[in-house]
Amino acid sequence: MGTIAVLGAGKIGEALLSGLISAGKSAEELLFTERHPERAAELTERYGIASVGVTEAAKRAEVLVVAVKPQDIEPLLAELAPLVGPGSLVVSLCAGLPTTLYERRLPDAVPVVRAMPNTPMLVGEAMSAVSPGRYATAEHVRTVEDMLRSVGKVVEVPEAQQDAVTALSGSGPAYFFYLVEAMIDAGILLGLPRAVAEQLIVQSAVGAAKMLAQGSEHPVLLREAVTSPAGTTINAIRELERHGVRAALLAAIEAARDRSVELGRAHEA
Ligand SMILES: NC(=O)C1=CN([C@@H]2O[C@H](COP(=O)(O)OP(=O)(O)OC[C@H]3O[C@@H](n4cnc5c(N)ncnc54)[C@H](O)[C@@H]3O)[C@@H](O)[C@H]2O)C=CC1
Ligand SMILES: O=C(O)[C@@H]1CCC=N1
Repeated sequence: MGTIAVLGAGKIGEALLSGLISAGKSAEELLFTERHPERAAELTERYGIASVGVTEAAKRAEVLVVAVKPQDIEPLLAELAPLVGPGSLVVSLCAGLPTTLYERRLPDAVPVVRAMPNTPMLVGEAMSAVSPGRYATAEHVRTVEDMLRSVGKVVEVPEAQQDAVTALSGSGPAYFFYLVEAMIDAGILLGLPRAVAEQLIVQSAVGAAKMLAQGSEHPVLLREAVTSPAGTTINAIRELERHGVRAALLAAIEAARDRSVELGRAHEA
């Protein structure tokens, strides 16, 4: 895999660097660029990883991982264009941005892989999906998959599905955090101390996630096993249905997908 440079070390850039360090990658094989010097100093202090300019990153790294906001992509691609060639490997983590954007802005035949991870990279539990661009070979995809597999699980999807992936698993952790936050509030409503409510809900989330990850039973069966006849859970389910929570989730994730498409369209020219 060689040296990996993260271009733009914000939340997802840090999650990747931190996850790779935890997975045993040495700080010497990692680099990052960051336009805010205080942020760069903070990360070097925390992980011992060198902050460099984009020229040095392109010279020293085998893999260049783009992790700036989609709105900040154009100046970065302009900087990168004279520094990369067919022997480079560019990985885009940016929501909505198609590989064709990179292929148009960078010189001919630069291999690009679009990948969508999520923040659980920080704890080695990411879900990532990868899609090769026009010039990326199976070997390039394997390199990116190996990198992302060291911080979680990976699937390959056709690039046309990446906006849906972004809405589902890229943003997905936020939906679970939101749900947990709301459930803790319910504990407060029922008069529980906040610390107790937090422990009850977080551990219930961990337990439920472990059961789901085992995959031996479908989520519907797991939910039915908690839902006793004339019991407490069915009363709660009735309220969730009455308030349209399922429809709200479908609409929310569809809206996230639409925003991903829109972020890509902003760079169509
Ligand atoms: N936050 C998340 O959970 C996920 C984010 N992503 C994608 O990752 C990208 C970054 O997202 P976040 O980390 O949340 O944003 P962020 O705003 O926390 O990080 C972006 C970083 O890039 C830096 N930056 C911008 N332009 C630069 C340049 N030309 N050179 C060097 N540094 C530059 C900024 O100073 C900032 O620290 C986005 O495209 C997003 O779609 C993908 C998956 C999950
Ligand atoms: O909210 C966003 O745009 C990014 C992409 C996926 C997760 N966070």
